[in-house]
Formats: sequence, structure tokens, C-alpha cells
Amino acid sequence: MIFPLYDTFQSYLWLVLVCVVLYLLWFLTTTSTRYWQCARIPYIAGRPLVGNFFEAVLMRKSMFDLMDELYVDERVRDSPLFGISKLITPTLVLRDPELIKQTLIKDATFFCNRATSTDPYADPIGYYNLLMIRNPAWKQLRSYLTPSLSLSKIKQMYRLLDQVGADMMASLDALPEVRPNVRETEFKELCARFTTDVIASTFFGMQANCLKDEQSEFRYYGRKIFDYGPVRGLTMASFFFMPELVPYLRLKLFPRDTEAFLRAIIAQEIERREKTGESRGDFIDSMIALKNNNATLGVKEKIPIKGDILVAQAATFYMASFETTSSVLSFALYELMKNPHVQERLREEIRLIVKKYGQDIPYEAYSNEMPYLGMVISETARLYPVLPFIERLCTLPEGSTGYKLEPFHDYVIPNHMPVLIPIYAIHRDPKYFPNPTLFDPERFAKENLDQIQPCTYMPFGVGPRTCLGSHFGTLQIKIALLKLLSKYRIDRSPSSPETLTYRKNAFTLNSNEGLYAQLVEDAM
Ligand code: HEM
Repeated sequence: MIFPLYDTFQSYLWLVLVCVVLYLLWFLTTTSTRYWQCARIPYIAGRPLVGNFFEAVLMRKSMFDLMDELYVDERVRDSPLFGISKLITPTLVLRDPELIKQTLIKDATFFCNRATSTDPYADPIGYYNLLMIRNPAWKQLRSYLTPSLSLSKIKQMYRLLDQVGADMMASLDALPEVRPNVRETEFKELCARFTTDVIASTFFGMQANCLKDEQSEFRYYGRKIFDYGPVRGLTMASFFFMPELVPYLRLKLFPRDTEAFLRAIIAQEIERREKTGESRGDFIDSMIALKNNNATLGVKEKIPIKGDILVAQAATFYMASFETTSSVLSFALYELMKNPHVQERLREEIRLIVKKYGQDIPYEAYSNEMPYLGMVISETARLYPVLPFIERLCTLPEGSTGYKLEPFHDYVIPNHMPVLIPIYAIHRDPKYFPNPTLFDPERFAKENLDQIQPCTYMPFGVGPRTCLGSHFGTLQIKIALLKLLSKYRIDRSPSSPETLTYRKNAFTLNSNEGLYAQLVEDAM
């Protein structure tokens, strides 16, 4: 008699267990939404487990489009800040420029770290670099590396940059003509080859030859960093969505073969210079100096800057420089093709410079004598910022209860909450930039600059953790545009896309369409 009873009891026990597990799962995966229900600010409820990034995780929508949709959602569009869920983590989005200024500039000490992270033990090259490292080591590292991109260093690199610009022109001149004096090219690949050659030549003292050789190793490994197939896409997403789990998954920021390539070439170049005593005053020399001066990172644990930690610096500059710069450059060329009146005005400015200096244009002319060139680049970076958002981690002193947003808001940001600044959406908000999808460089004319509200234009980020290479990147773009437009006019080709859609599996802005155009010889 006892056995049937026991069986029934067992079945109930299983049922209860399943219910408890399901309840725990539900409880865990909806923590974030419950947090926002209790916090008194507008929020957009996410789905259990995936939060508000479901479409991006499934690679159905680009991060740019997704963030833009959240920004204009009617539940939050009148609020200076709102809550979302990054998987199961409550995440704050700041919409209001005053709040952005207050947190990321005035109180930057508490918003200097990025939430995205990797594991210092399994992935030292991915961790010990400016993009990922956290305070206090970030501050030390930034002070070690800032001199490599000072204005005087950039001026020293100018001749090398100019030479890569000449190589780019030679590669265009070598293209077959589709009609007399007309060639066709695709800008994304051209620009990536140009910016990869620049970083190799100026920072590493090497000839990458990407513009001359389609099989160049530098281009091959560079492409692999940003080529997001399903595995690499998920790896990159993990650093952003679940940095806490990254150490257990032993993931790496750089593909393993790219890491091995960089390790080999940097070690070789350092060894060569140490043997020959050659000094070029470039980034590699600064790395050798850091090593020889026994520079360290960290306060309690002092990590010597040598070996993989040196490779990490080179890898970051490689990663942070070529894709960003080539993205803005290729979108600028695309907009110039679509807006012939802007192109003509820019060519007129360039014509005067070429008339004045011939081919030997001094470095200073780029900063002082071509305002319209600067305006075209600024407008491109507004319309096409390379990142969908800037991200930070609220990091307060031990024991602090939270960061008060008063007098702007009575919400208190808890310690360790991720904070996002949706720069793409803000750049396209008609409140700050009327008729926002119109490509209009006049917005950045000297007399109009005071109409741009602080913290509404952030293509290079904001606060002390802003881009270290903004001047260097901008100079590369200026040189490439000047060289190209002084010989060619850019016209539509039958393959030019009319409108652009963005790649769903990329963290940086990249179009699905190839940016094809015709180059019509029209030398000045
Ligand atoms: C037009 C080209 C470029 C654009 C639009 C761009 C944009 C950005 C943005 C949005 C950030 C994040 C800033 C933040 O979180 O507030 C960043 C960070 C960074 N960029 Fe750039 N970048 C460009 C070129 C470069 C170049 C050429 C280099 C180096 C040679 C570079 C090196 C870096 C570094 C090292 C960081 C991390 C800084 C830190 O965390 O301390 N960037 N960049």
C-alpha cells in the first residue's frame, strides 16, 4: 500500500522542484525590470533574459538602429534619463546634455571606467590597454601614452602620412579606366587600406603595403578584428553584455592569430631597434623607453610594462585607429558624391591651397587654411558617428550609497551601474540638429558653432576618457580628401547605393552596401 503513495509523493516533489526552478529562472531573468519598476524613472521593459537587446543579440537589428528606437520611444522621449536592461543588468541611458555634462565631465572621477571588460589573466593583451583597463591603472596608462599623440608628435609624423596619401593616389591611378579618364572604386576597402598603412608606417615604423598588395598581412589580420561571423560576434558581444562571465569563458578581445601576428612583429621591431640602436622618435621608441624605465601599472599590484603589456598597447592603437578613421573617411566620400554642391565648394577651397603651395602643402595649412574641409569632416562624424553609444560604469568610493543626480534629477545611480550615452541618436535628434538627416556642413561654420549645445556632439566621446587619437584621425582624413579631390571629381556610378543600411553584426558603423563611386579625372 505504501508504494503508490510514495510514487504520488515523488511526482508532486518533481512538480514542486520544476516550479521552484522555473520561478527562480523567472526571478533571475526579470531582476532588471523589477529594479526599474521600483526606481522612479521612466523605463522600457525588456524581455526576460535578453532585456532590451533581443534584436541585436539575434543580429536582426544593428545596435545603432536599436538604440535610436529606444531613444525615441514614447515612454521615455520626454525624460532626461531612462532605464533599460542589458540582458539582466539594469542600465541607465542619459538623454539630457546637462546630465551628460554633470556626470561624464564634472564628476568624471566616478564615470571614468567602461563597463565593457575582459579578463586580465586569460587575456592580458585585451585587458591591459586603454580601451579596457580601469582606474587607477587607466589614468597611469593614459599619461604614459598621451605623448605619443601630442600635436608635436603628429607634426613629426606628417611627412609619413603625406607619403601614404601619395601611395593611395598611385593605387587609384593604377585602376583600369571604365571610360576614358574615369575609374571606379569602392571606398570602404580603399580607406581601410589607407588607414592601415598609416598606422603601420607612423606608429610601428613598418611598410604594411596594404594599398599595393591585396594579400598584405596587416590588412588580413586587421580585417579579422572587425569581421564578425557568429563566433566572433558572440565573443565581442560577451565583453559588452556579460563581462562578469568572460573570465569563465576564457574569451579574448583579439582573434588568436591576430594576437600572435602582433606579438611577433612588435617583438621583432623592438629587438631590431635595441640591437641597431635605431631611434625614430615614434610609438615603438616610446614603448622601449617605458620598458627600460621600469614603468608599471597599478597601485597595490605593480604590473611591469613589458612583454605582452607592450604588445597590448600596439594592438589597441591598431584596433582603435584604422577602422574608426576609415569609417568616417569613407562616409565623407560617399556624402560628397551625393552632394555635388558641397563637393564643388570643397574642391574650390582645395584649388586655392594647391595654387598657393603646389604639391608641397605644409602641415599648418591643414589646421589653419581649410575651414570648409574641417566642416565637411565634422558633419560626417555627426551623421555617421563610429559608435552607437559611449559607455561607462558608475564607480564610487567604497561604502558610498550612490551617485546623486541632483539638482537635475532625484534619481540616485547605484555603484557599478552601466551608463550609456546614445551618441548616434543624439546626433540625429531634431531638437539639437534641425533636419538631422540632411548633410549640411554649414552647421559647423564658425558663426553657427554657438548653436551647438555642449554634449550634443560627441563623435570622439566625452570627458577625460575621450578619444586619444582624434587629431591624428582627423589629419589622416584631411590628407586623404585633399589628395583625392585635387585630382578627381567623385561621381555616382551605377553601383552607388542610394540609401544605406547598417550591418547588424558590427559594433562600429558599417554599411551593408559597398560605397562604390566613379572617379573622374579633373586635376587642379
Ligand atoms: C575619426 C577617427 C576616430 C573616431 C571617430 C574615434 C572615436 C572614438 C570614440 C567614440 C572613442 C570612445 C571615447 C569615449 O568613451 O568617450 C574612442 C576612444 C579611443 N580612441 Fe578613437 N577615434 C578615432 C580615431 C582614433 C585614432 C586614429 C586613434 C589612435 C591612433 C584612436 C585611439 C583611441 C583610443 C586609444 C581610445 C580609448 C581612450 C581611452 O579609453 O582612454 N582613435 N575613439
